[in-house]
Amino acid sequence: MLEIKNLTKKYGKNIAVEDVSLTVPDGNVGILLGPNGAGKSTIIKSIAGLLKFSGMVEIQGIASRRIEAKKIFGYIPEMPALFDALTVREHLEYICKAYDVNNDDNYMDVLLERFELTDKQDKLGNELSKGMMQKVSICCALMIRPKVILFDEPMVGLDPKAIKELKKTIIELKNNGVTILLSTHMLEMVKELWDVMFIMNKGKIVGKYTKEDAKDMDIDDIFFQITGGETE
Ligand SMILES: Nc1ncnc2c1ncn2[C@@H]1O[C@H](COP(=O)(O)OP(=O)(O)OP(=O)(O)O)[C@@H](O)[C@H]1O
Repeated sequence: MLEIKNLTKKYGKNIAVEDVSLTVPDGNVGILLGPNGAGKSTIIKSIAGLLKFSGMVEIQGIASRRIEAKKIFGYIPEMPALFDALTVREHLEYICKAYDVNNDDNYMDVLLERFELTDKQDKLGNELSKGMMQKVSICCALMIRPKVILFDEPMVGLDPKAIKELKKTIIELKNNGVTILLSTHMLEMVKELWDVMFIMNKGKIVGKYTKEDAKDMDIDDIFFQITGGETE
């Protein structure tokens, strides 16, 4: 479970996120949906421990800054950041060492195969395309078998096959009880995935819908109504 209470983040005098509270239960896919600049990445980065903020974030009931919480959550940033001098495989080996994960079941190869990286596994970080980097970043986050996983605009830059695999992976994670929070401004990409949707605008959550609430509604209509049609 992921729980955020009263999260506020200011950059200087500008409030990027104001008093946001949300919960995503175990085995649920939460979507942060909002136009560019709404505050989605700021929330994700705050949860991931990359920003100072006021408020509370808990991962499976553990404060997100604690090492016990960091061990069980994965984060896929909007911009993948790889090591130039490590190969694709070495990235995954590094994660195994850092997180004390054993690869006895060859999960590493399963992930590489799934994301079509098997034949790229000896390429260096700086020899990869943006989409390949994104796929390595996804594999690294999955390798630790997280209980909570954060995806910041994960579909951007991926080819259709990778998008399909990612969606399949998200559904599998969910079925295994993993909590997922995914930010996007692309409604189309998440239509069949979500359980709870948080619509953001100008740093605030302006609408919250469960799949059940929205079953007779068109989420596009809700989004455009609430955000005043701001898509950029
Ligand atoms: N490093 C920063 N310094 C100052 N202001 C920032 C910084 N990062 C983000 N902001 C501001 O915070 C607000 C929220 O930005 P954020 O990146 O969280 O939005 P977003 O919803 O993720 O947008 P996008 O869909 O474009 O990625 C925006 O007004 C943005 O200008």
